[in-house]
Amino acid sequence: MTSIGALGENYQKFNPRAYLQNNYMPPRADFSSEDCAVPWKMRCLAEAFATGEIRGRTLIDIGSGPTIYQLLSACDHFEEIILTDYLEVNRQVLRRWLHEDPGGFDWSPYFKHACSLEGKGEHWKEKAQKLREKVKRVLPIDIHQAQPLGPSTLLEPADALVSAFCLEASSPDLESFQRALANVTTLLKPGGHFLMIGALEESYYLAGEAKLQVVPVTEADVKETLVRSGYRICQFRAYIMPPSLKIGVDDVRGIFFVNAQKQECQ
Ligand SMILES: Nc1ncnc2c1ncn2[C@@H]1O[C@@H](CSCCNC[C@@H]2Cc3ccc([N+](=O)[O-])cc3CN2)[C@@H](O)[C@H]1O
Repeated sequence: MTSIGALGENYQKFNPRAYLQNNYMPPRADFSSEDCAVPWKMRCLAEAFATGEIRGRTLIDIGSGPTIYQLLSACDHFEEIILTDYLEVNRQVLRRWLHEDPGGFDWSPYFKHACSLEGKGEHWKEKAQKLREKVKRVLPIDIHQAQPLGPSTLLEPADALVSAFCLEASSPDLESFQRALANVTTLLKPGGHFLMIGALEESYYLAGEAKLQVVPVTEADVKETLVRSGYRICQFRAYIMPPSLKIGVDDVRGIFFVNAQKQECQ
């Protein structure tokens, strides 16, 4: 039985470049096909933010990893975006993008796709510049701590949370997944929205030398965990991985997108 500590130790071998190659390049990131996994995730996010109901001063991205695609449609709706991850290697990758360091991952196809989805005629370089201006901090996080950002962060609860593939990939079992959700919920204002994307029924994934254990969660597990943590499920969407996208980097069966609102009185 893997413990939280053992899981964290295994993350020391996590290779961000391999992880990006596995999940954020074709075939999983093929923008010519709407049915592909990455365009589906981006469409879920773009449509949620297009309602105008999810907005405010601050948004925290829980477990950003080495990716920023999950924030592209958020940046028009918040003044300050805070990125977080457990690993310094991932925080470094994020900082390199923020500083426009050469040799980083090319997110331009993602920015172009987001601009096309949003249909505002925005140039992708404009959106990239806007996101860089909005991202104010890149912080360490541990979702298994009661205060995931640590006691010293003078951070008031955020107006919204986003998280992509973090909770299930950081929890050895369902109970720790549920506790982790309760922990991160302390970072969100009552009435705030949590947009979560995650893997359905995945038990492992590869990131270079690292083979990381994932707690397999079903749609029912995710919904029940959110409701027990005091959320109202506003929208739940599921994507079934087609055989063509089962490329040996994990055993994920599908992807979920959920828009959940933290209830005022708990
Ligand atoms: N204790 C912790 N607290 C916070 N974050 C933590 C903690 N431990 C690890 N982390 C942090 O969580 C990690 C997040 S990356 C998790 C990857 N999840 C699996 C992967 C994802 C994926 C992506 C795309 C597609 N697709 O088809 O498009 C499919 C799939 C399915 N497989 C990593 O950043 C680590 O650094």
